[in-house]
Amino acid sequence: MSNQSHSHLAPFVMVLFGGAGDLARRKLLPALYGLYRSGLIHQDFQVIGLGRSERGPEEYREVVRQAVNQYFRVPVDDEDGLQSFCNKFEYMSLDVRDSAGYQQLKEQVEMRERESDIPENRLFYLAISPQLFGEVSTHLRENGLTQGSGWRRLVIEKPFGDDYPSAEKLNNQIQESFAEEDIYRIDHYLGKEMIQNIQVIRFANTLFEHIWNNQYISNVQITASETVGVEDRVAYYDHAGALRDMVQNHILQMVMLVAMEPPSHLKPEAIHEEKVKVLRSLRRWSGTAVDENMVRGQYTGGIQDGKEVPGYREEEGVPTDSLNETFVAGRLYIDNFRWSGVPFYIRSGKRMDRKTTEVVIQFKSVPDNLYFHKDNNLGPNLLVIKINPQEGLSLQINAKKPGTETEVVPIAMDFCHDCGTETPEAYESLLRDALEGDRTYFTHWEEVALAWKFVDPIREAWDRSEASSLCFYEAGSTGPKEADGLLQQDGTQWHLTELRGRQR
Ligand SMILES: NC(=O)C1=CN([C@@H]2O[C@H](COP(=O)(O)OP(=O)(O)OC[C@H]3O[C@@H](n4cnc5c(N)ncnc54)[C@H](OP(=O)(O)O)[C@@H]3O)[C@@H](O)[C@H]2O)C=CC1
Ligand SMILES: O=C1O[C@H](COP(=O)(O)O)[C@@H](O)[C@H](O)[C@H]1O
Repeated sequence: MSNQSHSHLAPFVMVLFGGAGDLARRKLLPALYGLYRSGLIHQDFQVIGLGRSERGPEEYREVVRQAVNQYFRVPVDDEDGLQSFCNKFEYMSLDVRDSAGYQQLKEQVEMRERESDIPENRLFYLAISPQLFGEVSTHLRENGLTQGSGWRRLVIEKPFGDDYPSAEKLNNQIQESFAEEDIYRIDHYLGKEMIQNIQVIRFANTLFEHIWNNQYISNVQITASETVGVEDRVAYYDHAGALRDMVQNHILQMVMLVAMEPPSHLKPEAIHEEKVKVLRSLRRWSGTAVDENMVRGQYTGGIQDGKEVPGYREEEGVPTDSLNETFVAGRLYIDNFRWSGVPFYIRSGKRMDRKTTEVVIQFKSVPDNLYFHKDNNLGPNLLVIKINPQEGLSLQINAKKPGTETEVVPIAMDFCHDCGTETPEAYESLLRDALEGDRTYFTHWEEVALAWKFVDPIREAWDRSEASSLCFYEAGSTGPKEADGLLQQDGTQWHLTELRGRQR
């Protein structure tokens, strides 16, 4: 959550499109409950859940109750509180493609506002298929739901488009109904505590910011690895692949936060301006440069957590000749004064050996005249920003081995960010920001557009080269060896932190 005051929290009506869908049940309803429970949102609010299925209000409240009981981050022990929360929910059956139905939705919203004395503050949350985003925003406007005296905000899930042209088309359509400042494009990584902490670590410490450049940093490594496979999302994933699913959004967001210049203040526009400059300086790969700097992989069968798991092509619904990538690694360059010559290595994959999201800053080594000798095992200084599943920082430095005269070994100084605290989930933080009208941790159109412009030529090169550039890796491994090769070419390696927590 950003550091704005909460005085502008106001009563609201939330219209939750896809109100009983997977995302709503697993993430959004528990997140809203968390905010309600801790008094972080105005307690006068109403929610209208939408879907095509017929459901009575009590039936829907039961969906809400079960979702909270099953997915809230800690066991729910306040039955009365949960009941009061559930009582705020209504359900409406509506096919969102049917414009006529929106008049009824408008009446429902206005009735809730009248009965509960809520000013016309409306949050429209689109937890539905991306194909419907544009159409829904148009229907909301055409039926007068976007007009009125209070605020109107549209929260949109990912993916935002399929490539730059489709994203631009969608953006134009949405902007006919909502101003840019009322559009909240979700990238749930931006709601993660340690992602939000990157800018604090950098800009609130003399220690790091002065050496945060190509004079002192040798390379940056960003990893987002998962142990899960494609699960039940084949229809989406077999087309999207890891490049669109993870790199276009989450990974590039991390690159921006690590590489951006200090903003002039902490308002969303200032931060956004600095983030966008990073993407403008990001060298674009196309043609043969894609082969030289990017690796795509697909998992084959293997052993995970002691169990045999199928390869991607054996997963239900996946074509047996699919060329879709479940892994991406890349070497990126940001061609500006601060980062010239510093590779940013990125990688993300499914069915890897561990669930981890982390950023490793590898500093340049000291001159080798003093401590580099055969008894020593000097490592580079590393700053590891642990994002998930652990949250914290680890700083690797070299120190004298106890009890020896001159032997030097690397040691780690660890800070655990989430130990002993109840860290809110990313969606809790983002939902609250949307209700407060704070867009700091939402993606602006320009970021989305430039990210697609980086990704599209890579996608095109891979589509042209068909099978030849696809590498394979065993499920449960660290990815294809070609991804290690990228770093070996530069005389370095991925820094593996200790094996830990399994997925979700
Ligand atoms: N699930 C996840 O973990 C994540 C999801 N997302 C994004 O969130 C969005 C929702 O995903 P998810 O919850 O998984 O999808 P689901 O299919 O589980 O849920 C979508 C819901 O939308 C409703 N719906 C579908 N078509 C219509 C329609 N024409 N009119 C009205 N309601 C409709 C369905 O209800 P009914 O059948 O009753 O109509 C369904 O409950 C997508 O954009 C996805 O990309 C993003 C990140 C993670
Ligand atoms: O957006 C997505 O993210 C998840 C990984 O999120 P995390 O918070 O668990 O790291 C990924 O599984 C999914 O494919 C992708 O759409």
